Amino acid sequence: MAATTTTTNTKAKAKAKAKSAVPDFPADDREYQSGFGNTFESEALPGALPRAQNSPLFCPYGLYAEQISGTSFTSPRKLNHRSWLYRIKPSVTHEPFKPRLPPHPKLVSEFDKSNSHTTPTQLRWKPLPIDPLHPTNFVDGLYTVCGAGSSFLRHGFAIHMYTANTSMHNSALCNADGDFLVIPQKGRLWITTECGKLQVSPGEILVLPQGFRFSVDLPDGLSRGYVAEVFGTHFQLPDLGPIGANGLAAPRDFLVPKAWFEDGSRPGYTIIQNKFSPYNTVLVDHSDPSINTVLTAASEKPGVALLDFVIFPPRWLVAEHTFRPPYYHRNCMSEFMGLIYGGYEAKADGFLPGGASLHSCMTPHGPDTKTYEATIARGSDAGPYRIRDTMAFMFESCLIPRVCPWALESPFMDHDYYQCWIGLRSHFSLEGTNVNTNAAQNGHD
Ligand SMILES: O=C(O)Cc1cc(O)ccc1O
Ligand SMILES: [Fe+2]
Repeated sequence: MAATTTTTNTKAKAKAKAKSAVPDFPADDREYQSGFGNTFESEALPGALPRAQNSPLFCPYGLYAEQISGTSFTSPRKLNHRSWLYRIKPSVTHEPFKPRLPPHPKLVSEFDKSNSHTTPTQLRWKPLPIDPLHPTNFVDGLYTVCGAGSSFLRHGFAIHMYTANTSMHNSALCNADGDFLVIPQKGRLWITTECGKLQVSPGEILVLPQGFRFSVDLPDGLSRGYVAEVFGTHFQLPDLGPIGANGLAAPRDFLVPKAWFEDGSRPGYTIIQNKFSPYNTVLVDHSDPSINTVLTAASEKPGVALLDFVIFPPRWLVAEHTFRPPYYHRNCMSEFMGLIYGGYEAKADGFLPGGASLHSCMTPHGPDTKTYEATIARGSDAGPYRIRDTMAFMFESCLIPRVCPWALESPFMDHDYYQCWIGLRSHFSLEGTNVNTNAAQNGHD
């Protein structure tokens, strides 16, 4: 249902642009407002916000008031989201929508047998090269890898990736299907939203709420990244439970644009995030990855995520007599992984920045043979070990993803992925624990 349109409003914006008070994209955190889920007020011109009511007969500066609802009107107060925008013209001032011709070839918002397939096989993709010649913008460069459910039934998710090289000149996307969580892996994104401007670099993430129009410029040209989309719910910060009031992603590290001259004056909840305080084991055993949840989109079942966004950032590994990499496992949730930079602790080879993997519901996976052997060789007395220069992430869902045919048939599918485990040898011994006598005694860095 996502549609592109050139609106009369966009033209009005183009005219106003010459007079814009804030023409550039923010380069500094202080140029934003901060706080996840906060209520913000921001004015592109002093006094642009009406006082004491939302919808006065005459708004300051002759602006139009317009509400964007992020939840049903009657949603409970603590879940209720809405934004009031005060605009030069209301967003309704555009010509009728027309089907996009040709339709986007690889964007899916409803997954069923006719367009996608489930497989228990472990899947891995190499990074797609970015074509420097054929002009492709962010929207045209999107392609769905997998997903589940339906945007029409307001339940489900989609995982897309993009490769692009051109800015979205003179056009904006309104994604009516769901929230986007964008993870650039290569190239900065300059985002112009109805609430203001954002600069998002690899290592940062961007949340674009359902229905806000936005346009993406690519100042670095060649760009690649990942996008998760959730239907019928919004991303929120996870509860911290026994961690306490602080830790993981802090609300203050989510930055929201200030109102931008052309847009009038109401910030919504477009957010970027770039800091994270990891918590983890300090004595024994490997923690479940939920300890690294940055954002979650809840399902109706308590504790069961429609989509969790989890990161694997640089950190110390300190556990005693513990197998420190991820354990071998089969998960009733499904796991899609990507890599922004560096290597991933469970895969010595083959999982590359810009690549991806999918381990569906109950599909076995875990460290590759090389990682396992190297871990055993370090021995049980390995000292504190710092994982550096890496940023992997996982989307984890309670729904079973269906994979799109172009992803299954992609020339960048790593058909030898399974080989990374085939070499795992039996260490079985009736004598008891098979201790490796060559074990290194001390720390690694
Ligand atoms: O499969 C993976 O690599 C992701 C993952 C990481 C981890 O530390 C524990 C469980 C898990 O699924
Ligand atoms: Fe896993």
